Parts: sequence; C-alpha cells; structure tokens
Amino acid sequence: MIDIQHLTKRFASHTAVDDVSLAIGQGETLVLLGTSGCGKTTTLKMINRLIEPTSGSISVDGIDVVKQAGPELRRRIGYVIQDGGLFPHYSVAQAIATVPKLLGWEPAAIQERIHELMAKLQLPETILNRYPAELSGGQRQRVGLARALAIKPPVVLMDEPFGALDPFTRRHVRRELFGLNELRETTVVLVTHDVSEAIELADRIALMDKGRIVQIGPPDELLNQPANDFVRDFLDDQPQRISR
Ligand SMILES: Nc1ncnc2c1ncn2[C@@H]1O[C@H](COP(=O)(O)OP(=O)(O)OP(=O)(O)O)[C@@H](O)[C@H]1O
Repeated sequence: MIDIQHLTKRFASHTAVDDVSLAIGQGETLVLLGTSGCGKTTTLKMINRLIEPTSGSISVDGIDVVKQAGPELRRRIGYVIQDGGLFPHYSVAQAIATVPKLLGWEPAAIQERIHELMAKLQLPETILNRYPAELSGGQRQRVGLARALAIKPPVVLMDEPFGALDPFTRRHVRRELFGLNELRETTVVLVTHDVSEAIELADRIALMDKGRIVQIGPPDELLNQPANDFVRDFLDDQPQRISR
C-alpha cells in the first residue's frame, strides 16, 4: 500500500531522516516509535507531502506521491495530529464535512456520514454545533478522527494522536478507536514515543533512532529478539523507583 525507498531528508547540514526504506501493507497499522527528534514526524509528513524529501521515493497505492498534487493527495490521506488539529472557527459538523464538501458530495450524503461517524465514535449529537474550545480533549480527539475518516480514506496518518490526553483517557480513547471496524480496514501509520501505545496498537513497530530504522517487526519480535541494546532498553519502559 505504501512503499518507501531510500528516503532521506536533510535540513541544512542536519540529516533528520537517513535512508529509510519500508513497505506498509494494506490494512496494516505501522507504528513509528522513537525518542524526540529521531525523525518520526518528518517521515510521516513526507508521506502526504507536507515535507518534500531530499532524496528517495514514496508511493501510495502504486503511485509516486510526487506525481500527485499535494492538496489532492492530502484529501485522500487522512491526517490526525495531537489534540485533533481542528480549526477553531469550524463547528464539529463543519469540521467533519470539510473534505466530503471539497469532493462535491451531496448534502444528504454528508449529513448521513456525519451521523454515522458521531455514532461510531460515541460522540453525542448535541455537540454538532459546538466549536473545539467547547469540547473536552477526548472529544476533540474523536472529532479529529471523524474528520480524517469522513471520506473513508484508504490511508490515515496519525502524529501523537493521543498525546494531549491524560493517561487514563488516552488508553480509553485509543482502545475505543482502534476497536472500530472502519479503522481495521484502513492502513494506518502512527507516530508515538509511547512504548505501551506502540505495543498495544501496532501490527509492526519501526523503532527509529537518529533518522534511521533500528529494528522493524511485530511487537513480540522487538520484545523477544531485540536487535541490540538500544532496542532492549527502549522497550524496557517499566517504571522503576529511583533509590536514594
Ligand atoms: N523544519 C525544520 N528545520 C530544521 N530542522 C528540522 C525541521 N523539522 C525537523 N527538524 C529536525 O529534524 C529532526 C527530526 O525531527 P522530527 O520532528 O521528525 O522528530 P520526531 O521524532 O518526530 O520528534 P518529536 O517526537 O519530538 O516530534 C530534529 O532534530 C528536528 O530538530
């Protein structure tokens, strides 16, 4: 579904993404995991052309992304960021309707899809006319996802989608969302630095360090057969008391 070949991004003399190659299958959830600054977000943003690569290639569904206009590509690829990424002056209903409207859907079809998504994401219809500032963090997150899923895109990119939530709400919202049939059929690339989130959600984890993929595989493989000490230490995030 997504094929990344020798992808490199340099910002001046700094190499943020360094010769990354990976293939992501249809319906797969691939988690890009790693410390702050290791190049996860830069990799993600090159898939929907918010950032242009220095070299290398990315194809989505067999088509090179550089052969597609950025705005058109971004309409077809869902994108969810921390705290939902909602426009403050768009109501919930307007936010979810944005891309279907751009694609010329009939108003009745848009309304039907809005109601369907509200039900699926367990959002009360009473918030349809509210603005993001009038929602809870968990609701904003779900509305952000509803907006990203509105046209049933084959691919959804998520950048720390639960990062703004407290640990309890975070677990709850992510279990709810990833339990949706709709998301199961979608190819998801998710960026996080949260090890338990990666283990819980990923079909495969790509653990990154300094712009490179250190190990890629199913969570069990990284846990049981870490390629090196970095992988072992990174995944060993059990809380430990500091002795004094
Ligand atoms: N526009 C930019 N100009 C210069 N350097 C940049 C730019 N964007 C990112 N970088 C640098 O590239 C590196 C990778 O950044 P990136 O945002 O991809 O990391 P990340 O793994 O997503 O980190 P985080 O989890 O903190 O978001 C960092 O060192 C960052 O400072």
